Amino acid sequence: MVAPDLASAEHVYVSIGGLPILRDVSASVRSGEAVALLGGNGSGKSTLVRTLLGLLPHQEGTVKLFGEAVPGFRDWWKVGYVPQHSAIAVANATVWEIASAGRLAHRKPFQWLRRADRDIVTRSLEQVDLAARAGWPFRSLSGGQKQRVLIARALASEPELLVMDEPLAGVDLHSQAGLATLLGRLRDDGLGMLVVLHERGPMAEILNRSVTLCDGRVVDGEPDFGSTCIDEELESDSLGLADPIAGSIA
Ligand SMILES: Nc1ncnc2c1ncn2[C@@H]1O[C@H](COP(=O)(O)OP(=O)(O)OP(=O)(O)O)[C@@H](O)[C@H]1O
Repeated sequence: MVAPDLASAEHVYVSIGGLPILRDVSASVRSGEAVALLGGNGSGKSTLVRTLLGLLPHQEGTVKLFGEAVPGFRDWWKVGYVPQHSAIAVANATVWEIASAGRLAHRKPFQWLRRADRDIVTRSLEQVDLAARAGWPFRSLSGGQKQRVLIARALASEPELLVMDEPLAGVDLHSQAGLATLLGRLRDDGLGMLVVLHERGPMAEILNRSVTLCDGRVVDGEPDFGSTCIDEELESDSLGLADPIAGSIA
């Protein structure tokens, strides 16, 4: 039996300020599957992720998480978001403090973490092999270690889907291989993953599929960083033909 989609976009159109950004984009992720979202700068990867996470409205098409239309989706703990480590600037927070933030979605308001929550945070740090560094300041870690802490933070919410924004960015080659191995293990444990990447690189071995974006559309094959992505369809758009979201406002 085919596993149900954890996240899916079907024929999605997104425009921002009247400017079409995503056009007829479809993509999906299932349990135990690692899907890469590939594309050059400005191709629409972040916009698709933000749309899937309900942070941006879409004008056409369907966006679902765990089978539920995103505007009504509530079980956000099921989705672990892993930003780039360079996006996290904290002065003195420890590895433990960062990772334990992953339990916030499970915690009752104004309550300390319970013993069971703390055990889950410890287990998450063990999964990324950083339990021994729990008391270290986050800022003192290497790029690869920081990225593993952010993965631990996501794991602490016990998610079923990980959405990752270029997890290998700013990480040295040796650590990239280690991160890819870690993510492969998590995938084999049944997690679904949507991984934003500029190129497959060391992740190639663990990826099941990829979706390549070019100027906001899904295209076949690898990202072509030298190309301006102008194809016949786009040229027909520039003539004012068949653009279903022309003029719409996000
Ligand atoms: N808030 C916004 N207002 C106007 N344009 C935007 C906005 N957000 C994104 N865009 C435009 O949408 C297009 C896609 O941007 P997006 O950030 O999704 O690309 P990306 O593939 O994630 O790029 P990168 O790899 O550089 O992060 C770009 O042309 C960008 O300028």
